[in-house]
Amino acid sequence: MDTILSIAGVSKTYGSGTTALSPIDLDIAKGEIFALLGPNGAGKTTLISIVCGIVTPSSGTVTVMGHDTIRDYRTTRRIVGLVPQELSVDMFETVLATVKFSRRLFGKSGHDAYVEEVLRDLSLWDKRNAKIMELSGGMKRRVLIAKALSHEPDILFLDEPTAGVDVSLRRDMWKLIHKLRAKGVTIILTTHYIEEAEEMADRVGVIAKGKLMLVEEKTELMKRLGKRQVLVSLAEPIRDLPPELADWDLTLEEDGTKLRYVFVSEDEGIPALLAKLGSLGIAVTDLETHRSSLEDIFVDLVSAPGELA
Ligand SMILES: Nc1ncnc2c1ncn2[C@@H]1O[C@H](COP(=O)(O)OP(=O)(O)OP(=O)(O)O)[C@@H](O)[C@H]1O
Repeated sequence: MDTILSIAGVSKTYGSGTTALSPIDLDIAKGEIFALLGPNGAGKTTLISIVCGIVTPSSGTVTVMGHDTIRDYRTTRRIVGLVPQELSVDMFETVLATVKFSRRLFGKSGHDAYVEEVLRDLSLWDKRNAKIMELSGGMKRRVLIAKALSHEPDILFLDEPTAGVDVSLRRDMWKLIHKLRAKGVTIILTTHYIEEAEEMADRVGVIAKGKLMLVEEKTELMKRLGKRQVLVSLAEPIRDLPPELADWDLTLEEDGTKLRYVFVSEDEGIPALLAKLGSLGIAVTDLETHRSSLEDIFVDLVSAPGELA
């Protein structure tokens, strides 16, 4: 793995005594999209803030492209772009001036073509001369993204990028994230929307109560923990499961009118099951399939942490 960001033994206990993070180790590969999932208060923002140098860790080190985020703060801060959860812009400024100002803060000047491209990608170009206060909530959020991208960062952190935005902006955001990745930008996003992680992430990390409970390739995670189910409707109810069906993980439901078959994704037991039912003279009227989503997996993980080991 070509590591761009390395988090080693990072923990955080705030002055109030709240332990927001237990020691966390995590390496992020260059060019990947990593989704950090976790319920409210899990420690996501704290972790991102530590990486961006906004919060000081109680222990551990963070290196960005080999630079320590505390020792080489200026260098590492230039490599990362952060889209915060909350609005932090001058309401009386115009969109264009705000984004150009952010760019200059990082010592970058000129290159108006880049700023124009960013604003166009975010459908903000037509609003470039509007004051921030005149924009809708969704537009303001786009300005935050434009600001974070203004200095051409290699790593972009998006803290809840689509919380409270409408479906069309969410889709636009996803498109933009894919485009940035195609340009080689590494993206780390926190989200409550599992759909978002499912749609975009290469890898998923689940954090709860300050502990990183799991980090895995999304497809592997879904393969490993995802289950499929088939609900077989029977023409006539049956009282008991015939012993011939012992090879399948079946339960009889709804007064014997339905059979539920739970299996892992790779399993190919359905045709054989249907053939067996046919040979036993059990007629089938309908089949309903269900594949567990990342959301099902996430809920299982967060509600039963003891089973993660
Ligand atoms: N500045 C602070 N001082 C004291 N405690 C804090 C501070 N910031 C966060 N915390 C606490 O640290 C814990 C983790 O908070 P954090 O904001 O990192 O979680 P989160 O996963 O980002 O939550 P959310 O999804 O609600 O944004 C919480 O218990 C929170 O109350």
